Amino acid sequence: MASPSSDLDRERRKCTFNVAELTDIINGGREKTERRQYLESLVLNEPIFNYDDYYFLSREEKYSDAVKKTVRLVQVLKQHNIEDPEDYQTLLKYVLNLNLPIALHNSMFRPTIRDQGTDEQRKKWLPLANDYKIIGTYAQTELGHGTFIRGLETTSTYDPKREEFVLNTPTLTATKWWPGCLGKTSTHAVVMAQLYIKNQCYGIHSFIIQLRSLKDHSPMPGVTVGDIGNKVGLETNDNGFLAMDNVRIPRENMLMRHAQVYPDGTYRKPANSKLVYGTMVLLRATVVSESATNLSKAATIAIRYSCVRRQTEAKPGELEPQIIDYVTQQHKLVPQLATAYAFAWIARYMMSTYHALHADIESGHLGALQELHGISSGLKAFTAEMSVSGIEVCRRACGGHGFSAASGLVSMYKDRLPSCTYEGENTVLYLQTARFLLKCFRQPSITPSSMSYIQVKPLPGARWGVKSPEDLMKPILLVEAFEHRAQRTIKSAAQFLESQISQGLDTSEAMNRSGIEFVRCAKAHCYYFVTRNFFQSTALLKCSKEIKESLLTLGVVFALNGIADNSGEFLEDCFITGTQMEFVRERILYCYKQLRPNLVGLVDAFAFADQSLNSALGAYDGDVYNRLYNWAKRAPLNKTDVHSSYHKYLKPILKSKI
Ligand SMILES: CCCCCCCCCCCCCCCCCC(=O)SCCNC(=O)CCNC(=O)[C@H](O)C(C)(C)COP(=O)(O)OP(=O)(O)OC[C@H]1O[C@@H](n2cnc3c(N)ncnc32)[C@H](O)[C@@H]1OP(=O)(O)O
Ligand SMILES: Cc1cc2nc3c(=O)[nH]c(=O)nc-3n(C[C@H](O)[C@H](O)[C@H](O)COP(=O)(O)OP(=O)(O)OC[C@H]3O[C@@H](n4cnc5c(N)ncnc54)[C@H](O)[C@@H]3O)c2cc1C
Repeated sequence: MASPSSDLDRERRKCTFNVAELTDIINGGREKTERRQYLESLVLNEPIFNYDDYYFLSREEKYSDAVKKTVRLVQVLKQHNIEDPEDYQTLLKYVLNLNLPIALHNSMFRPTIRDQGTDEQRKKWLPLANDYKIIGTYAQTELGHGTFIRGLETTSTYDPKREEFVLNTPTLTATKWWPGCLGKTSTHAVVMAQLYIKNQCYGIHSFIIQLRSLKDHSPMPGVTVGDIGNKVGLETNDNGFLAMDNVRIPRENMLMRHAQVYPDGTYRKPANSKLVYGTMVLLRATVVSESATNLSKAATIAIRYSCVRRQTEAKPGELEPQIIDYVTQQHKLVPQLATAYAFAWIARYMMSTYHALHADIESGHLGALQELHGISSGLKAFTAEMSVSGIEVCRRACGGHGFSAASGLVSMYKDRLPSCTYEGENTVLYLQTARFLLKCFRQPSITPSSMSYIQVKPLPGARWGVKSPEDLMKPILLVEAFEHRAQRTIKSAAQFLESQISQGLDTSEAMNRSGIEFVRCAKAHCYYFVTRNFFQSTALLKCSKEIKESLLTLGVVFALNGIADNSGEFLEDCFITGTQMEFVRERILYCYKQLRPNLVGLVDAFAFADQSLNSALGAYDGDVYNRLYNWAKRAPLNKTDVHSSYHKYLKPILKSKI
């Protein structure tokens, strides 16, 4: 058998480009790579951040271990004056291989105070939060409602005599359920509740509540709080429940940047009622980036392993091939790698668009709200869905060892799965994007320039300009195919809705009946958007010819697999012919061959530290079998040669007379 390490060495020698150059591109420049390396150096050398035996821990131990790591992380951040949220996110992405029990503090609690608090409220709460003197969460979802925010039942009733709000959980279904870091960790929460003043309901607003004593962490009077129990993945996180019984907070604890309640109970409504949903939009944009990172990790593990794993001699006595050389294996993994790159590029687009539109919103241009919501909802759903299914493809591609926790892929899959549900269930978010697409379709004046393609009506009888398999290497033709599909499905969703209305259905029923068409057009739009962005961004890169070639070929793989996997949608209006579909399949194979020498280079370029992959299959040196064996030997069941259950149960049976 060939040595696994020499297999990877040989792969690395075959690579046609400079891996470090591509790493800089992925990180966003040389300076960012250096910053990332600096941050990694602060954490990777600390024994406390060792994850070697992590997969053997019980849920409780995992939570406790995560709290220990969190506290050390906070100390490291303070010690080195690291305050930039981008640095924190870099650490989360590349070094800390777990969902921290302060995830919600940094991703939602602080941003909500920043975006929804007045200057005074920011001045009061942010220093405490930034310094981790308090730890917060975002408590919105209830037992009875998650999607339908307007249907939340928690009440916050203003008492003008005492200038206080009184928070209540009036029914069982009003119990807050799911908020991360609520069960055991947080001292405070932003609670979303229906605001009542003098018996009138003014809808959902956000309030800061103290959950636990800062002296001994016990629940505050009127607060019932705990962990919701085991779930799929995210074992380090204490998703929790919360019920409130006449919990009083000062008037100043309502976040009042957009809506205000004055001491006498006078209410001033926000300029737009959706401003209160702002933190969710930020998190949806972040999920795009999380989806990219995790799929990159999964592809790294599965591709390295597939270069090390050998199986089935083709001819007697010959060296068994590396499994990566089976085209069926390439057909599983190369599309995941291509998707990981496409998502890394769209994640950068999403974050910069978020910051630009958020700045517009801050300066009063509220039209940007719906654009940001329209873009981020669909991209969150699209990237979460494809990333989760891609991780599972990578896991299965590792055969039996993909089932071992030591692969790192099992926990990754379980931890990513909820990203299709949290921060807006995916179908619900696709429907939101579809609403925006249809609005743009009907009203050119509100269509952002990034979506102006919607205004071009697809010509009936339009045909794809591809004449040969070689034409499929032309980004313009690939983007054209996705653009056509998106235009056609948006138009057809609009027509479907109109046909329902003309049959006499009221708007909400007509919208419901059009739901499947809506989701279809939202997905088609997202595929188009990601493909176009990938080719546009890659074309602008200043890099070696070899890197550009590899990236463009990955883009072609992403696009062609999108066409092949959704062939019905391209064939049904005869935009693509059966012959062109054959070209597509032929070119996919051609691209796999082109990319084959560079597959390890393309995953090495993500530059994940072994610790962050925490995978016996995907470590840089490829020493798979030693790692698996040594890991299994450390399993708790192997602590003794004879397990206690032998003495308790087996022995009596084995020793009994027949
Ligand atoms: C320091 C930083 C460090 C960062 C580190 C980052 C580290 C990451 C770590 C990650 C850890 C993550 C842990 C997971 C956290 C999960 C947290 C949650 O799930 S939290 C819980 C998450 N929960 C969810 O996500 C719940 C999902 N549900 C919802 O969002 C809403 O209820 C809804 C959108 C479905 C409907 O809303 P509804 O009020 O009923 O609205 P209508 O239907 O009546 O439509 C009226 C009009 O409004 C429009 N519009 C709507 N929204 C927006 C918006 N945001 N804007 C603009 N417009 C909006 C809508 O399109 C429509 O327009 P039109 O067509 O009329 O023109
Ligand atoms: C791991 C995890 C962490 C979470 N963290 C937090 C947190 O920190 N804070 C917080 O407040 N919440 C949190 N949540 C809650 C999460 O945001 C909600 O679960 C999510 O928004 C989905 O809402 P739901 O559970 O009510 O699903 P439901 O809305 O009940 O969805 C069930 C099904 O109904 C469908 N459906 C619902 N409404 C519609 C509609 N209008 N049209 C068509 N189909 C529809 C959905 O597509 C889905 O198939 C978390 C959830 C999870 C799993």
